[in-house]
Amino acid sequence: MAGREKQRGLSMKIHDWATGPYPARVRIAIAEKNLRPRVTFVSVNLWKGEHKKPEFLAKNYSGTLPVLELDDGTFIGECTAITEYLDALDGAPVLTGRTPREKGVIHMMSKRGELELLDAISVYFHHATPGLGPEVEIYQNAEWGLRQRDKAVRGMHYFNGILKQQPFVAGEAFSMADITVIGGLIFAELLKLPVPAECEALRAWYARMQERPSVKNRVTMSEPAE
Ligand SMILES: N[C@@H](CCC(=O)N[C@@H](CS(=O)(=O)O)C(=O)NCC(=O)O)C(=O)O
Repeated sequence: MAGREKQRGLSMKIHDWATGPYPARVRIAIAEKNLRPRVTFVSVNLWKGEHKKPEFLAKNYSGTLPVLELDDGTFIGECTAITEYLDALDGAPVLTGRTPREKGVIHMMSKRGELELLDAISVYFHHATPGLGPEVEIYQNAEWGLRQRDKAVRGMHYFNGILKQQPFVAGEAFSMADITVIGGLIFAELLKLPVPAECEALRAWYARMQERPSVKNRVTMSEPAE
């Protein structure tokens, strides 16, 4: 099986919502690894709560997008896990590290990108804004959402400090950790949550990231979801 999996021909399905911030993480990884020809995207309408219906929950207990479906029926949720799978399929560029040290640092910085930025913005979206609407947001706590928004802004300052010292989030090379922080800033942009003006290194890094074809050419709000 292992050999077959590495074949370039193996097809994959990604269940997602084309313009979502978390789906963007996997779509950017797919583009970086030149795996687009092997992927079919299946749209799941978050705004209609399709991701909370039993038939989707059978694919992903957590009821979130994206989910990778392999041709043997395996479902893999969680952007980090999906990216690690995609990265293991093929060669360059390596997104999750070549050495034990690189793998550890990249995983840490990607997880920090979730904890301190992306996930915090997501909680703000779901709790302190109308989010996906009353059919989906069955419980909201605005104070908790606003606290997480403030946490995310602190996270922006943290990553600004990191990017004053090094060109990429996990060190000297582009990695999954950059993709996670890009996802956070995509979510911030969607919510009109600005990156503080004093976070010049973060802003400069983001401008550089947006020049990467995988980021520049991604599906955005201005285009119909696939
Ligand atoms: N921990 C998950 C979180 C994924 C996630 O929250 N995805 C969003 C998709 S999007 O908002 O970025 O498009 C979602 O399903 N949100 C729906 C919900 O939380 O009800 C991951 O990393 O994959």
